[in-house]
Amino acid sequence: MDRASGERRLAGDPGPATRLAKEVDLVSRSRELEDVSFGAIADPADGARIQWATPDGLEVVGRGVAARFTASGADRIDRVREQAARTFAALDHEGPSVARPRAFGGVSFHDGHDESPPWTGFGAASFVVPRMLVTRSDEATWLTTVTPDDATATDRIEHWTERLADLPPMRPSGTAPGVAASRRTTSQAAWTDQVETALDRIADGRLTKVVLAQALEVDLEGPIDVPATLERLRRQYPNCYRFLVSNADGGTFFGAPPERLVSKRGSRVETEALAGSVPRGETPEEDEEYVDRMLDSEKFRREHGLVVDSIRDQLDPLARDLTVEDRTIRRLATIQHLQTPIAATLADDRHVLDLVEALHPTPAVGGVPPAAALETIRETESFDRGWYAAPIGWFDGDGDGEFAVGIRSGLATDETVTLFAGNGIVADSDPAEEWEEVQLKFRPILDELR
Ligand SMILES: C=C(O[C@@H]1C=C(C(=O)O)C=C[C@H]1O)C(=O)O
Repeated sequence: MDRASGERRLAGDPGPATRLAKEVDLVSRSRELEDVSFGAIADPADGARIQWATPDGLEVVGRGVAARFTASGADRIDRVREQAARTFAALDHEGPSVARPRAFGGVSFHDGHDESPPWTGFGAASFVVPRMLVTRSDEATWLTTVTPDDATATDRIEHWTERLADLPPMRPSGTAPGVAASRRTTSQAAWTDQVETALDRIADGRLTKVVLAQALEVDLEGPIDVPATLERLRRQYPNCYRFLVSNADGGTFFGAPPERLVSKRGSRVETEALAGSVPRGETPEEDEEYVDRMLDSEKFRREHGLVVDSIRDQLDPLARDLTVEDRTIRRLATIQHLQTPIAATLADDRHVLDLVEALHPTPAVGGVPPAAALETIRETESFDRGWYAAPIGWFDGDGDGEFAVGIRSGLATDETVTLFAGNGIVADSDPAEEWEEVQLKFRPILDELR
């Protein structure tokens, strides 16, 4: 507010009596940082609260809360967007666009989320604009502080510049905490029953596809350092997203998902269908054999095609043009998927949260038809999905943003991590094969724990 009136004075502007000045409640100021270790900034001892990294090289670490948007119920995404619109309208950012303040967070998989352990503190929709952000792109690293006024901004920028300069140049990526014991929420016998229930519903015609999931509760031998775990995941899964969201109740949801839910910049939207999974082989030839098996299989083609069709149907009403690209193979360290990139140009101005709402859950994590699939998930799964398989990402004051699907993920509390993984069930699914595919999807996080 100081700055707004100061600028008016400098510009000789008579002030709000004759002109409606922007009401500024928060100021955001940035400074370029040189030679900082990004890993060191993410140190949990330093209270890092969010971390976000995209396959194309944007990385953000944030701490503190300048603004928080939370909501529950079926209209939770709309309500977050409304709260955020008020905050961003009263926020003045001075600095490059890449360093602008963004709201980071996510929503629960189900809209009727009611908070129970281990998800205590996560809520049905929760986003924060951090008070301090460090943003790294290909070109530079920026420090941003978001504070109530200019004097505090100057103070905080100085404070953080000094603190960050004192950090060690490199942060060790640590060692795995070790696994003491693990418990499945779903035995193989229970899984078989669950898949058979889904197959009966498919045979009845009530359901075409449903993605069923499991959780694995892991007791660790020592405390987990989640940022260090993410750093190790970067090496194994360099082309995946990486995220961390920790809350005041001590829970940290983190993961390395390969799947983009949606990104929006201006009128440009990018998403993808990622569905259909086979293992990696021991040799390049074996890799190809698995891929050929997937490409030749009518079941895999159908399972993948349902996701492409559904995304196209959801986006089409919002788009001026829409392109479904050629199907490719997404090869990760432990698993291979069928992938179809989808891009669109929006017909009207939209918020990225509108797109999140339109797309979530895609049949890559929910099913077809959506209502029958969600009912089957609710009735047959014996654990709370919480934020697993749900949208996780960021948006800004222009309504641009990017969201991943919160898979290949785990929820860490003290010395336990609960891992989540699921797989698409369609007609002809075999419970034992589906079981094996689910186990592959625990591996990204599990391998870094043991
Ligand atoms: C549900 C998960 O993965 C999703 C399901 C897939 C499948 O059914 O083949 C593949 C990729 C993801 O869209 C998971 O990793 O937990």
